[in-house]
Amino acid sequence: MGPIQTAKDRCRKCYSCVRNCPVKAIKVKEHWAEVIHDRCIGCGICLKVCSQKAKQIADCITQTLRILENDNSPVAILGCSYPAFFSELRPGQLVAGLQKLGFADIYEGTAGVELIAGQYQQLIESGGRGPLISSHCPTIVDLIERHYPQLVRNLMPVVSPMVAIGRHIKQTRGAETPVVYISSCIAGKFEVSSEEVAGGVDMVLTYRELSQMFRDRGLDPTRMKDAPFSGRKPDRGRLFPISGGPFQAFDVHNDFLNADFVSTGGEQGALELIRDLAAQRITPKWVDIRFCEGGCIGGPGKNNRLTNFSKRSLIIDAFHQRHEVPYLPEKKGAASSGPSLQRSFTNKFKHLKNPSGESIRAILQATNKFTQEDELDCGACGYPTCREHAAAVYQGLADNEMCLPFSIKRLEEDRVILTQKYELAQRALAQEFGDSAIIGQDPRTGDVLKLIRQVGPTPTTVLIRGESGTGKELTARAIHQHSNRADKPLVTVNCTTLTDSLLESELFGHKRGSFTGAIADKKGLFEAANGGTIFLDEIGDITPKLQAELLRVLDSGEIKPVGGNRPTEVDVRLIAATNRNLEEGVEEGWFREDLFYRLNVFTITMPPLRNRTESLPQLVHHFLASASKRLNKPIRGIEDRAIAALLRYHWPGNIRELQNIIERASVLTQDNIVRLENLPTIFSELALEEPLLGGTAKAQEKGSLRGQREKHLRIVEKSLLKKYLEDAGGNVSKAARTASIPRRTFYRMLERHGLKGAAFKKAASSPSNDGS
Ligand SMILES: Nc1ncnc2c1ncn2[C@@H]1O[C@H](COP(=O)(O)OP(=O)(O)OP(=O)(O)O)[C@@H](O)[C@H]1O
Repeated sequence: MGPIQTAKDRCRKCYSCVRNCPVKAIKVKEHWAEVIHDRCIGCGICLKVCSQKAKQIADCITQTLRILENDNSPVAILGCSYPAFFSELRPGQLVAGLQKLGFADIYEGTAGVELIAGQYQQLIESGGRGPLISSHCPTIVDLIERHYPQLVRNLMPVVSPMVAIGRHIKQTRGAETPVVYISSCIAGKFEVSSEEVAGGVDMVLTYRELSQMFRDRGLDPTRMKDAPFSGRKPDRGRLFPISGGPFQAFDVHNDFLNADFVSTGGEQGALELIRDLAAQRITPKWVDIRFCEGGCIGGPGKNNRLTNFSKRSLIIDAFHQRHEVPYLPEKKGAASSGPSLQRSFTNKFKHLKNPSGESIRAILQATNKFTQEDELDCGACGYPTCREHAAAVYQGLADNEMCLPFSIKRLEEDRVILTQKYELAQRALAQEFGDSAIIGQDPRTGDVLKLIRQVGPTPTTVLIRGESGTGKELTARAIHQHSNRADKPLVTVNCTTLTDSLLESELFGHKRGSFTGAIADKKGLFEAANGGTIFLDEIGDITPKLQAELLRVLDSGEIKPVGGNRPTEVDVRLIAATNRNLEEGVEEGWFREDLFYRLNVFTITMPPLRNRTESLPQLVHHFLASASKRLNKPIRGIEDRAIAALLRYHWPGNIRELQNIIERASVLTQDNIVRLENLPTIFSELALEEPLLGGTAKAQEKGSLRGQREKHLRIVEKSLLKKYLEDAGGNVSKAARTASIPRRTFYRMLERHGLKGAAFKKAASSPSNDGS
């Protein structure tokens, strides 16, 4: 397990870490983004950019506490940048706090800078075989060892200040002395595990971890008295953590005009310089590079709100006040011979196989990128270009799903497919458990039933027309049941719920690889309906392209799957339905004329419910019985008042609307009798209106005052309505306005008397038309 870990349950796959990782050392697994440790350089950027705190530094506190418990005089070293991170404490207070934690002695890491200064000077003066690259920043060392191995030989063979002071302590106090280094650097945690420098430092803590330890122990160093540091007292080395500091600390004279010495810090500067060196675009004598912006003070170790400018000035202040830092005098001869400061480096580059152009193309195509324009290079996946993302997919670092436009498109398609499947399932349920009987004894329903019986047994294509909810699908099922295909499948497709391309593949099937997501050959619904019937609902909504394909299938009796060449013969009877005006479609050009004639062989037009209200009471009782069954509630009947109100309604939603109203009322009724109050409020309003034409049986009683009165009122009402219509030239809205009656109510009254506004348009020129 490496120093940077992922809290899997916190990762939200935003790819922020992938986007920001300078060496693409993050691999996206199914549910989280994980650090690839042998590519990671420990820069800590992923920790900074993860808003969910899913990237975390492996806990070293527990191990440090174990070291402290063993009581063999553990030593702590404070990294060079501590004055910038513990600005609220005097150095002596920090030392006191560490002693309270159990450390026997505290050293300053800056002393390590001064230990290696001589080596740096010597190497710089003697020059090398190429540019010398400073090796004191562990992130830079990792970057070169893991990603720019051609520069490994340029790294200065000298240990970092951390390892130098660690070796110094082990040498002077004994190799068994536990040494804990505390700094802002995460890469230090990687460095101590590297074989080349093993044995100098046992544990690396960040400043944040140290603060946590103080909190856990309830220690407040701001209230403590100063305690002294141990070991070598540093001087100019204190300037090391800021930019330009190494020149001061190593005593290298840097002339502004001297191109032999180059110094940089920060991700961009460091990467640019290393790339220039790797490509041999520049050949300076010595380059000093640190990965963090502004030097070690830019490290990620502690949540410090100070800017690099104020941190820099804190370091410079600490340098000026260095004489006030309390120190124990170092024992004489303790560091007489000095530790070994040499180290070597290893080529740790792991070659990732480069994809061929063909592999890149295949991956791009798998994410819907077929042309140059499809490559948006939006960067949402974390890679700057679609091609780089494709290469990462090939190398196992990334997933196709990371492509945001692709994922959104796929989700949309999935949603559409699920909707279609849901509808199909619902229809299947309705077919299995629903009522397939066509109810109604009115003449219009009678006509429909006669046509069904006539056309059913023939192979003729049928076009069912009518408003929504008038029973078109029910009629299609009845035709199928009356045919000699009744024992074969009836496949129903609602053409509005699928996009054009999906509908084509649903109907005719597709071949593997013909489009994104076509992972296997799939048979279409025409094939599924072979030998039986296919019912295409809402056929008026299919696009001209699909209309052409459908016409071809009807003419040839053969289907061709999307992406396939070989046609398959099918024997399918087609029933289509629409509530759109296809003749108008032909005129306006949105419906093919040839297909229209191909479909319009035998047409059944469903009458709207308002034109067959005689059957309404029968339908109501039919729906009450099915609601009772569905709700498992013994509905006993419906009030006459409620039926009367239902009869007065205009029924724009037709039979489906009636069915829903009855089911809702059945849910609401408390005594198992559907009452007027259980219907929507509009029906209570309608109940207050004048009685229906014909009235109730009782009111019709010949000679009764009530009957007589109703009869006369009806005559007067009808002649008044005709007058209003005549005056308005057949314009119903205008007539309703003049009569001061809401338009809908006026319509209902017209309907009750069998009047039509259109008839009065002519009436203006032909007064003999009575409009009824
Ligand atoms: N004559 C009828 N007898 C009994 N139930 C009917 C009758 N007509 C329609 N229904 C019922 O009304 C509901 C709507 O019918 P259907 O789905 O067949 O209408 P549609 O015209 O195909 O609707 P859409 O145009 O919205 O697809 C269904 O539950 C159906 O069972």
